[in-house]
Amino acid sequence: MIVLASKSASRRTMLEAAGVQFEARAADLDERAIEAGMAGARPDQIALALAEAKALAVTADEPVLGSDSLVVVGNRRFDKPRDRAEAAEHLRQFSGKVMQLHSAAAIAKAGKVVWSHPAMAMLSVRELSDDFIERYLDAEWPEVGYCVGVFRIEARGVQLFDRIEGDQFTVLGMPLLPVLGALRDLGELPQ
Ligand SMILES: Nc1nc2c(ncn2[C@H]2C[C@H](O)[C@@H](COP(=O)(O)OP(=O)(O)OP(=O)(O)O)O2)c(=O)[nH]1
Repeated sequence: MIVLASKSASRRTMLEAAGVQFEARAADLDERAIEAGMAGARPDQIALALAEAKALAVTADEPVLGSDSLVVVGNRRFDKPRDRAEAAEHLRQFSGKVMQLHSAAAIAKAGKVVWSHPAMAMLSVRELSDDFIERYLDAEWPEVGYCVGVFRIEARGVQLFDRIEGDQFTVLGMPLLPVLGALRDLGELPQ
């Protein structure tokens, strides 16, 4: 049994589908404060630091898994949109550009990080018309307000892209394949 330090439905779904026994407990931490202390850090370093902070934020006897995803488009970091209007604005900014989606994971045991892994996917956003953006948000808001990049790839988010390079789980919010390898190494999953 492990603890998933996350409120993320996508991360829970991934672990459930993979057959990992876990208990989910949200990590109570100020992500913005951690980031503020990392001026000049690369996006993969920020995602890794946040994943590690989440894994350390939950006290448990079992191994604690934390994960974080962030999106960079055109050298600008985009947080989750606060409302539908901001979601539309983000999508207009993404139109025709390449999105870097960084998803990192970390595992802590007895209050120490014992494993961590950064991963990145590159998603080419096609030219999005204003009409498409409105129809897309009619169908996908407010659900996509909880997702970095304003999309759920398993739903209509797939219509945003004409090319995706990278592992599907990294896109969904956590590099599951390396996580499963780490859990096997820790004896939490059968070899
Ligand atoms: N369903 C779905 N969710 C996605 C997709 N891409 C990203 N996400 C979600 C996974 C995470 O819940 C969220 C990334 O935001 P964060 O890394 O800040 O995690 P979140 O605040 O949701 O939960 P946590 O910090 O782990 O408690 O976006 C996708 O394609 N489909």
